[in-house]
Amino acid sequence: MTILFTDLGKAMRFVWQHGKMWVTASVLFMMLLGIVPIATLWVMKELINTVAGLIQYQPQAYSQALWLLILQFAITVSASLLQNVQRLIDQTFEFRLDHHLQNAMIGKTISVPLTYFDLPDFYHHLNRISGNQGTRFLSPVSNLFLIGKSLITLFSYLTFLFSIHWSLVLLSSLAAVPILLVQSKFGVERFHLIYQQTPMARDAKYTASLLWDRQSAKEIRLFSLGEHLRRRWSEKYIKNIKEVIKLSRRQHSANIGLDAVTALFYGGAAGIIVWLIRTTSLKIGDFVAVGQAVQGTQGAINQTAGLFASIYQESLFIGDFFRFLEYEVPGHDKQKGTRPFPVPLEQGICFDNVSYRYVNSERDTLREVSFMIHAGEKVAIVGENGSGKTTLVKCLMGLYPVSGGQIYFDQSPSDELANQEIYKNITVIFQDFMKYAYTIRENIVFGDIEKISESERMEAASVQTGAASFVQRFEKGYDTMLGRFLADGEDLSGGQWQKIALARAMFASGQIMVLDEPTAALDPDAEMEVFRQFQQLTQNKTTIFISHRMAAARMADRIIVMKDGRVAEMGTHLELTMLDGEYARMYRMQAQWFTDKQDYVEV
Ligand SMILES: Nc1ncnc2c1ncn2[C@@H]1O[C@H](COP(=O)(O)OP(=O)(O)OP(=O)(O)O)[C@@H](O)[C@H]1O
Repeated sequence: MTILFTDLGKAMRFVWQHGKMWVTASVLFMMLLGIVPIATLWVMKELINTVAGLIQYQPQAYSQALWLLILQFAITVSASLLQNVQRLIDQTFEFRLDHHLQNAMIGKTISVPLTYFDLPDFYHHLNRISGNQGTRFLSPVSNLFLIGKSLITLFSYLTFLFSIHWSLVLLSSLAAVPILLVQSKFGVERFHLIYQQTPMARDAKYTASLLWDRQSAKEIRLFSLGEHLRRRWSEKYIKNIKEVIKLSRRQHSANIGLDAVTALFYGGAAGIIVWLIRTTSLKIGDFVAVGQAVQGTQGAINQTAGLFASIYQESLFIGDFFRFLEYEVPGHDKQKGTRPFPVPLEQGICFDNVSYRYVNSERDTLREVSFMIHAGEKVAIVGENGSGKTTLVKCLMGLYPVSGGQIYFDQSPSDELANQEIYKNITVIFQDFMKYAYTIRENIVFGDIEKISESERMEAASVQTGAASFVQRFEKGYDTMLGRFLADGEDLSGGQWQKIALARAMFASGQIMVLDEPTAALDPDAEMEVFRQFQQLTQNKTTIFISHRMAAARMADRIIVMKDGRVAEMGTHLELTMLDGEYARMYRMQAQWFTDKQDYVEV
């Protein structure tokens, strides 16, 4: 409960901070709209009593009735005006608030360490608070104002009823207790259901997205996965829906019970009114007004209880939202230093007993890895699938904080350098590089967004990697949109995309270059071209490239062979061939493809 009030307080502060005008207007409207029901009731009572006077031929009652009708009209129009203006400013503010909240959420998402993206809990949390943040966040605050309005209405009705008889007040107040209890119980249950359903809802959403995603469309047809995936989506979806319906069914049954209890209270109040008519001198207008006031009181209590319950439920969402902004996993947010990166690198990069274990893994993926890459050296890292090559690069980049050992750039431990400094000085293109559905120009300049306007350098990078040759053929050149996600853009082949990604790396031009399988998707001509230009592309740069092609690895000054998370061998091509170990075995195996006579079919 304390947390709830703390969260609600935080939400109020957030709303006040971003919408002082909205809060002020809402308080004003709350007060004005709160007294509308009692004002309407009073005018109605007076009107009925005046009309009753008319029936008894009281001539002065004509003008009084006319004034009362005008007053009734004025109240109705003013109330409608207030309500509509309020809805409009609510909607406008909701959009603004939604923007602020999404901004805060995105801010958190881009600032968390990459390791969070390996945690399903992080995704579930993100998913739970995504969508309609503005409405969901504002709702409890608006409801607080509505409660204020209901309380003003309630207080005015109770004052009126108290002026008739105190027992009417007591009866109306007692009716509030069961309503309050039932509504808050279901509010909490609904929130916990959403909480517990999130993993399955994400599964259903992911499966549905596969079914309408362009990229998966091909495989889904070729492997006839459509029906299987449809069933999987449907099962999860229906299971979730069933649970929601089950809860709704229980809630609606409880509502019937509540209505019965309310009706009982109303019956009791009716009995008191009849008794009052018999024992006091109530006029016909007073009689109608008392009946309406009893009903109005119960309505206001019901509304207040309902609003309290939904505030409770929505505050849980707000709490969940703030928890996301504060989301931290112990040990993952290692405080990084702020030292600048050594420029130029003089000695090189040193891996000193580096180990790394993924958050969700039982064993170390990198195990006591030690080696030195000298400044300006070109090093190839080879090794079988899953041996830890990409993980090693992610640790090098500071994307994953090492679990043991240390990485040094010259004498500076990686821990002491600011991440942005590392990103600026090391350019990396991963094998699963991004294919942005934007223009070719944007795809290249994203390598160094601060130099976005340097067109000449962008074109030079494109020429270096061979991308320029196909860009020329497009009518809009570098302003051609790629992919079909945002526009009817050009579809590139895998190799063409790779040339664009390489151009991005060239444009970034860090003093250290890391290329993870840089030519995997290139045709033999293009691959040869990239390797021919390799010396020029990586001139004056310390370069690490990961490759499964042993022929490519030969070009490196030195080769590091990874096996099962460890450095198995290290040396020049000649040294490793002489060693006749893992590298020599892999090299011979690939060479066999081109030399083994039995692989040729004589025609
Ligand atoms: N995010 C992750 N969470 C848990 N384990 C991971 C994660 N990413 C990779 N791994 C595991 O770490 C090991 C090394 O993976 P890594 O991608 O570094 O291998 P690799 O040598 O680059 O392989 P490949 O040649 O296939 O690209 C693998 O066993 C893999 O399953």
